[in-house]
Amino acid sequence: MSTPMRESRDGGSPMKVLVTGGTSGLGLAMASALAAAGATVALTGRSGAHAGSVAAELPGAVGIELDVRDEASVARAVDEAWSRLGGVDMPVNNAGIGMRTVNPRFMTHPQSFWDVPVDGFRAVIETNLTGYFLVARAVTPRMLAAGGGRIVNISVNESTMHRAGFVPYGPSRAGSEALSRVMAADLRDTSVTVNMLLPGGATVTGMIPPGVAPEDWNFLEPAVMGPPIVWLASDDAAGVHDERIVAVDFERWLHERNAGR
Ligand SMILES: NC(=O)c1ccc[n+]([C@@H]2O[C@H](COP(=O)([O-])OP(=O)(O)OC[C@H]3O[C@@H](n4cnc5c(N)ncnc54)[C@H](O)[C@@H]3O)[C@@H](O)[C@H]2O)c1
Ligand SMILES: O=C(O)[C@H](O)[C@@H](O)[C@H](O)[C@H](O)CO
Repeated sequence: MSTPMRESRDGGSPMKVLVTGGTSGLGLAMASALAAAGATVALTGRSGAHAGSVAAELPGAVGIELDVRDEASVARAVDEAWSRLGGVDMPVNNAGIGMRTVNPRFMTHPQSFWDVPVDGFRAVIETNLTGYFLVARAVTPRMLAAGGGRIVNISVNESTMHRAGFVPYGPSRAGSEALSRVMAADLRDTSVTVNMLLPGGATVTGMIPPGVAPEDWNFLEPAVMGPPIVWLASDDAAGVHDERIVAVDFERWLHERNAGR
């Protein structure tokens, strides 16, 4: 990207970013793009050792153990991020579990909501909605005290496009979008911004069952998340608040936004 990576408030050090679920898929693609653009990245995973080995491949990155369902784990991880990075300017809520959790054949054999196992429903809500809340709840007071920050919540098409067979994934991400909007309202006129970013289509990651490629699913590569997440960390995005940015339409979105300013 042409826009320079925003500098942290401590006088010239790189932007400090924490990406949950950063060891694979969209999280790893964003962590890689941010590290390549000069950010200091903490990528987290449920296994600290695995997160450390993935981080070792990225310039300046560190790996941290974090289970987003567990409040104590979130608190430990946030403490560790603050001590190892010297703070966090941009937490990226990305960790999640998808439809495979309740229906491994969801792309070809949609399951009606009454057949969804209750424990699977609870697991998806706990990870995808409660997890975003726990991380944001832990980092926001620290970012406010430090003078600012930018929360990014990763979202999905199914949060607004209510397809058959997408319980509980669609409702979990509709919930995390509503959470983003309310967080943005709570944080309006503060130094912390909240935005959503989504790829704009099914993306080839662990969420997609192997060997599935129906013609009506236009698969994207995780790399589509690189330009918009790097832009969200740049000076140009400092005042951007309460936006829902779709990665495949990002260039057009940016053009229209700049034209409207
Ligand atoms: N793949 C898609 O089609 C697609 C499309 C739009 C949005 N998304 C969103 O992208 C995000 C990342 O998903 P992905 O597609 O990269 O899949 P993925 O399975 O590759 O990545 C999800 C990551 O979250 C981690 N995770 C799961 N449960 C966790 C927990 N309790 N604590 C901490 N980490 C946990 C996993 O270990 C994994 O690294 C999700 O929020 C998903 O809703 C995915
Ligand atoms: O349009 C979208 O955003 C995608 O369809 C995703 O939501 C995937 O289908 C999901 O990750 C599978 O669990």
